[in-house]
Amino acid sequence: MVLAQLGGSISRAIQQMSNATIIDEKVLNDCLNEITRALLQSDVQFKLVRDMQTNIKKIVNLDDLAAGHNKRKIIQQAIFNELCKMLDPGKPSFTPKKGKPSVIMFVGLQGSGKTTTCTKYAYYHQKKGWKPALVCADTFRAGAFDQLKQNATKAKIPFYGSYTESDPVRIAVEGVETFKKENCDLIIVDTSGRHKQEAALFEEMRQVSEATKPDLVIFVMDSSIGQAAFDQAQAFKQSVSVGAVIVTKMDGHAKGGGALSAVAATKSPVIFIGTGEHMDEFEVFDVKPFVSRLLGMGDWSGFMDKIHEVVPMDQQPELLQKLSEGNFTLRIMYEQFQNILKMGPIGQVFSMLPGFSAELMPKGREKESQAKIKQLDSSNPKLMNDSRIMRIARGSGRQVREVMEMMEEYKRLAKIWSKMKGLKIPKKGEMSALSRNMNAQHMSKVLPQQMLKQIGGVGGLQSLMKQMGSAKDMMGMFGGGDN
Ligand SMILES: Nc1nc2c(ncn2[C@@H]2O[C@H](COP(=O)(O)OP(=O)(O)OP(=O)(O)O)[C@@H](O)[C@H]2O)c(=O)[nH]1
Repeated sequence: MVLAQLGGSISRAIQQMSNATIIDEKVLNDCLNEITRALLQSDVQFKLVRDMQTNIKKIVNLDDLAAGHNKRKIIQQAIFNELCKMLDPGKPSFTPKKGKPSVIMFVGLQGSGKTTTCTKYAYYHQKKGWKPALVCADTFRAGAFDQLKQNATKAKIPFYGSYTESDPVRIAVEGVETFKKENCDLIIVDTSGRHKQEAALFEEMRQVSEATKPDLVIFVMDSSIGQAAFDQAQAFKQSVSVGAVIVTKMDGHAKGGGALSAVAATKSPVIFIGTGEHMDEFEVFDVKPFVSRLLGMGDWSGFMDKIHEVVPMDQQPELLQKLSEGNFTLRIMYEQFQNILKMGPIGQVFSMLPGFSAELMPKGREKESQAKIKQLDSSNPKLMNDSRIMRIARGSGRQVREVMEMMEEYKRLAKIWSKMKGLKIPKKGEMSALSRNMNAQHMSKVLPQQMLKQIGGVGGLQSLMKQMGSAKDMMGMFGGGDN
């Protein structure tokens, strides 16, 4: 993912600065120049980058920093804040409510990925228990209805459209009516792609909007247009009331950073990003966790959301109880890895963990890693002698080396989890500062040293748990929570 390269360049610049014995003006300037170069390569507008550099220098006045202050941390925090500021439009988006019908209209340029994104959006909500439906009001592009129909059928989402009706307003209205009667709570209207110079198509889009009265209009934009996103987003906003933006194809284009910052400059919140052609290559976009992941600092909150999606609630307390007793078996490892596979593309999941960057799990290598996880067996490790290992290898069509590697992985994880013995499991609603500190102590034993250093030691871990793992997230982690 190209954004991972941007994050990698920024993290490396910060790391290089941290390695310097003394952080003086020159070291700081080198670091900022490196970050500037990375952002400009990502097509972020020059003025935004220059303002960011000026602001950081204003905040980080090296002469004023009294001895004893952790300059590295202050600089890192300033960079984090400025990147957040660059991507934050300062305005939340309308959020539909489960169980209450909402009409969501998708608009955008031709080929931006609207139809694909409509289905991803529907599928994402369907997994969370919503009742979405898709309406194809694109009568302009031949094959648009077939594409939507195919996507919707694959995801088992009801759809509406016509091969003969040429009036998009009529189809949109009929589709919305039909699905309101069927008690769908997320009625998604896909419209034709259009360019800002096409006045007639813009008028048609306005009419569809007027007739269906959408609760939210989502502008879908391809990240490859970079900072040109500003003009396009403005043009769409002038015709229909765009309330949110989804930026697609963030997996393949160097200009992703530019596109995101340009959209923020139009004061429209980006709510999701598309990171591939598949249905689950779709991620919630939230500025702080995004920047945190970009810099390899993790996103606990997103990670816990994923756990909620895949580990059945009734299994969570049992699992955590076993782990807190230091009781980590091969069966647990097998089941948890199976759960991880359900969480979605593995690179997406790993980038939510501090110290991991999406760069570590390049897209092409995901399949290889997933295949390794899939070959796990749930046998008792104590009975794993040579002949048993050979038999398992033969039976599963795997090399002996692979079975042994799996056993090594088990031993490594079992050792880590044995250190978690005594982990305090708070009851629902009971995440006190004391238990947070105790758990931070435990987790600091588990995390690899390099990862722990990057977070800022036990203190950094404590504040990370406090800031990012809100009480709700931590409760979820320890088996509580209610969604
Ligand atoms: N790599 C990648 N490809 C994507 C993503 N989203 C969509 N695509 C691809 O982009 C192409 C165009 O997507 P569509 O959904 O047909 O675009 P559209 O905006 O509906 O097209 P029009 O109806 O002509 O405006 C397809 O090949 C999609 O698979 C993404 O996030 N990443």
